[in-house]
Amino acid sequence: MYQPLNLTIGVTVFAVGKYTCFIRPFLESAEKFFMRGYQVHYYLFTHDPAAVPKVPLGPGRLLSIIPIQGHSQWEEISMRRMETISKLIAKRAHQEVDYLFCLDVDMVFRNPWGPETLGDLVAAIHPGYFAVSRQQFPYERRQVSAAFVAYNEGDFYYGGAVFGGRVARVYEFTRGCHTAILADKANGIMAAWQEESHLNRRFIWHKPSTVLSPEYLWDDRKPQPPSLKLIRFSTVDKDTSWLRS
Ligand SMILES: CC(=O)N[C@H]1[C@@H](OP(=O)(O)OP(=O)(O)OC[C@H]2O[C@@H](n3ccc(=O)[nH]c3=O)[C@H](O)[C@@H]2O)O[C@H](CO)[C@H](O)[C@@H]1O
Ligand SMILES: [Mn+2]
Repeated sequence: MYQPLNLTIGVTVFAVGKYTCFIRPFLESAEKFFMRGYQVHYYLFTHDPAAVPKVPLGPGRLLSIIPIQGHSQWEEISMRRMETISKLIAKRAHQEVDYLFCLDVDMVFRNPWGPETLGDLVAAIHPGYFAVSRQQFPYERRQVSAAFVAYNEGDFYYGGAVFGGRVARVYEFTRGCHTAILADKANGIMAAWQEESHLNRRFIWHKPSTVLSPEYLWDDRKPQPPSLKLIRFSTVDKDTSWLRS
């Protein structure tokens, strides 16, 4: 007989500086669409816990607010996530969740995101590159970078805004990306698309077991192509220069 799975799904999300304005729409839409019927544990990292709005959560759903230090450079905030997530897993999340998704905060859920997304190691195709050939993928092309990808390598270009998997696999993954970011730093290099470049490098050596279509990582600033029937999770149209100032 069918046994409902007793799984807890973790979500990490970061809101530093002006990005706290995205917390409410992110959480409200996640409560409506993300993993309904499962236990969900949000780990929200912010420099300003007082700015976190009170969003009512459904039964079995939990929010942990974790204070972190801010950084003046947005690239640094974005890249540091790999290190912070790996430390969170080592410290507590390995005991608290079965699967973990690591998501950008400047996004909203618009349609259901369910257990079809669960896998050992999960990546999502970047909405800007599903229709181009791999020579055009914006991988890091400088050989001195730990994120270097040669022109004859790579299957898909994945987005840095969505990845996940079994919590132990996400630990290895984020540790590996963080180590590569540190290696670049020691050489005074920042990869073309920051941690997204390192994520793409690592997914070539450690292939994801589940690849999510752009339904799961869309961008509201792009027109919806007819082939895309459903948008489940999408970047909101945002004022980047204001946010990063
Ligand atoms: C279309 C595009 O250009 N995409 C790139 C851009 O994504 P995005 O423009 O989506 O990056 P972003 O501004 O959403 O930053 C990533 C995430 O870091 C957090 N955050 C960032 C800055 C900040 O001041 N406060 C804060 O909390 C927040 O959770 C945010 O969602 O940048 C990323 C940087 O790694 C990748 O290179 C992406 O490819
Ligand atoms: Mn984003």
